[in-house]
Amino acid sequence: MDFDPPLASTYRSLLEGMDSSEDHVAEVEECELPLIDLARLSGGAAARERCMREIAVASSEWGFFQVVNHGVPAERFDRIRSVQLEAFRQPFESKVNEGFLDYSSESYRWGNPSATSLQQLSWSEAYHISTIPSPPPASPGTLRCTIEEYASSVSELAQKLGEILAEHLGCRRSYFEEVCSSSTSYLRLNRYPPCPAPSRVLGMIAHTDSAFLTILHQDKVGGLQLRKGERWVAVKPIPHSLVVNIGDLLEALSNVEFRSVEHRVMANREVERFSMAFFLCPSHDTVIESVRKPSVYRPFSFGEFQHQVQDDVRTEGYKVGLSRFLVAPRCT
Ligand SMILES: O=C(O)CCC(=O)C(=O)O
Ligand SMILES: [Fe+2]
Repeated sequence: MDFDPPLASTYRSLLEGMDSSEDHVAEVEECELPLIDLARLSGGAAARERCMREIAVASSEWGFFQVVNHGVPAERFDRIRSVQLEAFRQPFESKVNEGFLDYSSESYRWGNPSATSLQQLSWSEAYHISTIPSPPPASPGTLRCTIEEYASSVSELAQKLGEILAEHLGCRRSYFEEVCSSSTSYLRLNRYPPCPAPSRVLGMIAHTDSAFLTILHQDKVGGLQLRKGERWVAVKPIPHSLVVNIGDLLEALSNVEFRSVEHRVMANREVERFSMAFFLCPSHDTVIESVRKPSVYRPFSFGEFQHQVQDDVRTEGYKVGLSRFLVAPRCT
């Protein structure tokens, strides 16, 4: 199709060079990710307390949970889904050269330009866009307006969860509101085209998210897996739910009470898959410092963290992440 990125031809030599001993995808069992009903947050004190406790426990035991009754209106998902279709059905050449709407062409990504092995290749394409409402205000009903409306309702949800987690950690409840704004967070529209070698290539390679937290909407195809101890477990899509996961910044802020857990996406031979991730991020100069002592990670600014990630991806071929910021062992 003229809208598909040329993954097969670009990575032909890697695909042809593979042998079956490289198969990485064994059967993985589906897990019962904690499913949290957020309607209880507006109920009585006891129900609210219980709900908040479940959120904190899931953030520390799983680093992942799903939410229902999250307040994002159902029709927003349908509308953003059609925007997503429209964005990815542009001819590949326009996606690369012009981007989508007035988001820069930089916002479009596909494959992995520095992949030297199949383990570093993600069989997917994405628009990584800033959620800042750009002047002039988007007119109602336009694609841009749909994106901004979606981002604003998911951002509201992220802030609500942020307040609960901040309170649990003993931070100011308004911490996330103070350091994150609509211009510092991101929305990532993902598309996973059908893949000829789904047992050897991942839709998205294993990674943790460089954010405080991520709110993910996935379609019904499935394929998301997360690390639980030594195993990978598959997350079954639940209609109308959203997946929430803790990112690196919250792991550092909480001194590893909350965990930024590795996750990945399986490729699929027959069908394409779509997902949408909202990343709650602070401004570049925000310093992330653990609320508890002794800290596992040294303080770092978000800008510094992002630079380190970009450097590592360029030079090592992958994101090293938080382990770059471990407090150096003391010499006695
Ligand atoms: O597509 C998915 O289910 C996960 C996407 C993801 O992990 C990401 O965009 O960071
Ligand atoms: Fe992710």
